[in-house]
Amino acid sequence: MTATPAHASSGAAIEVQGVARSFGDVHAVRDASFTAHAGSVTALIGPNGSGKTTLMLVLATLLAPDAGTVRIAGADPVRDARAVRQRMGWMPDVLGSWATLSVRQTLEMTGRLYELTPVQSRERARELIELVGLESLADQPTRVLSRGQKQRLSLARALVHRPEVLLLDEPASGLDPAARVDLRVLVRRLAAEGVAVLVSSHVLAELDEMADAAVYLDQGVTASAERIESSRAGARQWRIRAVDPAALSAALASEGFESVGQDHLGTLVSVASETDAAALLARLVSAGVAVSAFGPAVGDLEHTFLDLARGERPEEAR
Ligand SMILES: Nc1ncnc2c1ncn2[C@@H]1O[C@H](COP(=O)(O)OP(=O)(O)OP(=O)(O)O)[C@@H](O)[C@H]1O
Repeated sequence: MTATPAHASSGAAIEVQGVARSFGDVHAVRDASFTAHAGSVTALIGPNGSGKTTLMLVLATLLAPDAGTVRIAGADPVRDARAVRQRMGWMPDVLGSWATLSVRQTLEMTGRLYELTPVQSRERARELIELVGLESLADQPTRVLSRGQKQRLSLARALVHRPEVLLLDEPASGLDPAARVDLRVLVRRLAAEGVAVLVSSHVLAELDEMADAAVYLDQGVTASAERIESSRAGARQWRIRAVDPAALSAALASEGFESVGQDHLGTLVSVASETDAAALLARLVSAGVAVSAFGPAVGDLEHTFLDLARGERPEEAR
């Protein structure tokens, strides 16, 4: 099957400028600005309670912002919710489903709600059931689905009308490792076909493998490009493993590197840049250390996220 969106386009597919949304005294989103592009996967990253779901709900036309502007594929979710819903697919963090309908009926019904004909709805449901691997459960009522199976149905439902913008809130939660790989492959394929995907997850390593760009949200505020760049560029920990750990420690000491930690996977050292890391590896190998693993201790997104979070704290707490 094809997942090609009905309105594939290039350029900014999601534009968010100065968005705020409060619930009484709780300022869930205070000042969010970012752009996400067609054909790319953008990660939405932030600690618990930072406003990710609230922001997604605003983009999905389900919450009106108190301030700021949003455009989804050029349309305004406040003034023209219908146009946005025609072009945007939304996978919520928890699927609300019709418990007595089967998987197939759920997708057919969704197709009808998106104004597909009965024949189109049936055909689309069949394609999507295959796409997300729910064939064996297609005629079971949705109440029997496990959490991970519900996630697959939720994703299928978001794709019924071939949206050009896809909002995924914690799509991998509840998925087993094989299903996570399938999700990643599918998301990349949709992006390759021109869809703009915005995806939130707590599993940053997973986003690292999926996302082309990232938006960091903390206490309802998106981090500026300058702050992200300076966090990305900061020194980071690299993990080194050697056949003989004592020889590695001695070589590091003679290089003037102090180990900043040790875990079950190896020795951690702080290295200023990728170039310095490459030079260190070359020197260790030429000093005769049998290095069996060498790489950043955490992925790019996690490093930046942790550095930004540290930057928020008062000096004495760092
Ligand atoms: N309907 C609501 N009424 C009152 N407060 C709310 C409501 N929805 C969200 N909040 C509050 O707004 C803040 C942001 O919540 P939100 O769910 O957007 O965060 P999140 O980043 O998605 O969190 P998580 O990572 O835990 O899912 C939290 O303090 C939350 O308690």
